[in-house]
Parts: sequence; C-alpha cells; structure tokens
Amino acid sequence: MRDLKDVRRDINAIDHEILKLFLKRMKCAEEVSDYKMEHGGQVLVPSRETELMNTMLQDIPDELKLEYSSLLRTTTRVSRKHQYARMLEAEPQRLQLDLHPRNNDPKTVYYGGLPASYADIAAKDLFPHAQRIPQNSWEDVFHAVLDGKADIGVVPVENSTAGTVNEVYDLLEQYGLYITHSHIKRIRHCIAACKGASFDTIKEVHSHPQALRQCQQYIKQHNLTPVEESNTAVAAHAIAQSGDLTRAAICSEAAARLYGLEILEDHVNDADFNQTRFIAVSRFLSTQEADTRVSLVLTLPHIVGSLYGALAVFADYGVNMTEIHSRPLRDMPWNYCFYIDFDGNLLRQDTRALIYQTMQECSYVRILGSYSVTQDSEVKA
Ligand SMILES: C=C(O[C@@H]1C=C(C(=O)O)C=C[C@H]1O)C(=O)O
Repeated sequence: MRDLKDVRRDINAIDHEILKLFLKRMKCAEEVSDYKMEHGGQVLVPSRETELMNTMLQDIPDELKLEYSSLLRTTTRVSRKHQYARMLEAEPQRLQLDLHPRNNDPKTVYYGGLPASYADIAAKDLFPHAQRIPQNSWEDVFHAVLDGKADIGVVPVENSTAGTVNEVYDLLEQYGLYITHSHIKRIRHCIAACKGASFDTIKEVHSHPQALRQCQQYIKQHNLTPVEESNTAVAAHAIAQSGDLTRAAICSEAAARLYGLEILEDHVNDADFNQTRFIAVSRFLSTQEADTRVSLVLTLPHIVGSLYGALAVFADYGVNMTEIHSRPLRDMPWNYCFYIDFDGNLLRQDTRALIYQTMQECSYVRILGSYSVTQDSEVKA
C-alpha cells in the first residue's frame, strides 16, 4: 500500500490536469455561445448532451458509470451557466422584465379580516400613512388589487409554527400578482372572552385555523373545542357581539381591547418563538437597489434529476435559497410547482443570469417579486 502523502500528491497533480482541461473546455463553451449568438440556437441542447453522455459511458467500468454521469452532468451544466452569463452580458435584452418603480407609500392597503387582525397590524407597520381597508377573505384582497381598487394588499404567507399559508400561494399564482414587501411579525396570541367569562364557563375557542394550530397543545390541555373562523379579529368581534360566556377567541391583544373582550390569558401560543411573515402584493413587478430577496415559481418536466438540476443552478451561482416548497398542480395530478425564495436583486447581473438560465431550462417560471424583508422590533429583540 502506498503512503497517503504520495497518493495525495498524485491527486493534486491530477486535479491540476483536470483544471487545465476544464479551462480549455470552458473556452470551447465560449466559442459555442458566440456561434449560437451569431447563428441562433438554444444554449441547452438535450440531444447533444445525451449523445455525449452515451459515448463517454461506453469507456467507463460499470461500477463508476453513475459517478462519471454526475461529473459530466455538472460539467455540462456549468458550461451552460457560462454561456448564459456571456450571452446575457452581450445582449441584455435576452431577459426582458417588465419592471415598475416601487410604490412604498400606497394610499390604500387592503387586508383580510377586521381592524386589529394581525394582517392589519402588519399593514400598519409597513405602510403607516395608508388607509387600511378590511376585506372578508384573502381572495377579496387579491381581487381588489387586481381590479386596481387597492394599491396594495397585505396577506400572511408563512408562520414559524404552523408553516406555509398554501391558500395565499395559490392565489398569488391564480391572480398573477407580485410581492413588493415582506414583513415578519412576532405573534403573541391571547385568549379573550366576554366580561364575566372564565375558564370555568368557556367551552369553545374560536379563531383562524392557523392560529388554532399555533395553540393546539394549549387548547388540548384546557379541554376546549376549537372552532374555525375566517380571521382572529373576526372571531373576537363575533364573540363580543354574542355575549356568550361559553366561547372565547384566540386573537391579538389589540383585537381583544378593540372589541371589548377581557383577556383570560396572554401568550397562549405553544411556541414562544411564534412569528408570521406577511407580504404586500401589487399588480406590478417592481424593484429597487435595496431589495435583497427574489421569489419565483417554477414547474419542471417529470424526468429523473429535473428538480436536482434546477436547484443545482442556484448552488452554481452561490445563491442562498431561503425557502422552497411545492404545491400540486390542479390540472395535472401528481405534478407540482415549486416556490423558491432566494437572496438576490433583479438589478444585479448574477441574479439576472440565474433567472435567465432558469427560465430557459424549466417548463414554466414566473418571478413572484423582488423585495426586502423587514421585521418588527419584537422579532429583533
Ligand atoms: C456546449 C454546448 O452547449 C450546451 C452544453 C454542452 C456541453 O457542455 O457539452 C452540450 C450541449 C448544450 O446543452 C453545445 O451546444 O455543444
């Protein structure tokens, strides 16, 4: 057996050889991209990559076929990355984004629920000068923004305990709106009921399903029956109206106060670290220098390695992906779209090249927005 040091010396020498060959191969990729710019043609040519793979695999022992396939797939993917970046630099019009100036001071902001709902409080944090208008549902918010009645809508997308708000993601796609702002709020639920109620009289807790989920253990421990309402503030308002001492609401302290309920207990959420991320949505895709986050949705062909390949592109750009989740496609059973958030800025060349490559190589891509993420002072604390 050879000494480890000697083997590693050989590995170093081999890596230097591979590096030289890699640089040579990338020069070829540059020539190919110049050719394609001059004569037209897609960067990705699957038939050529398959032919190359099949040829190369003939010369590889069986036990290393998969290892070599991985290496060649990575090589061709970064060769494409190099071509996309070069082409986009030479011809920026290859990626046309309909960018509008950011509206940071909207006149009207629509939100779901009633005054003192968490969305109302988030909307006030984001747009202190705007007129805030409550709507019965998130869909009504999206509708008002699409119609142009509302400049901006504010809706929740994600909670640190209960997870993604799927309905909002579905609406984003259905209505084709864009995210312009993102704001994280610490959520501290209280349990509130009419004057005279106590833990001896209450039997039911009313709230939004997300809030009920965030207080699941508490509800079980107190032997209460959860009842779903469209919103936390709607629940507080309804209980105040009913005067019923057997019902309580899970809502914000502000909602309990606004609707004249007494707080039976504060901070009833199971996890102390309970935060919700809200987004502001608009009809227009906008960007500004200070933006740090981009969201997009994509669909992929149903073939081996397609998700891996799409995600690997983000890693190739050294981009930090902050969120990914999938949703089923309604009209195509067992097919999914993927929602991805990542650190980037639509004005930056690397973000643009990443988006360009993704758009060229996925079956469908829509940019959902460019924005920065703010958080309230209680989140920072
Ligand atoms: C280099 C080319 O562009 C792409 C990259 C390939 C590679 O790196 O070998 C092969 C096919 C294309 O998907 C080409 O078209 O030959």
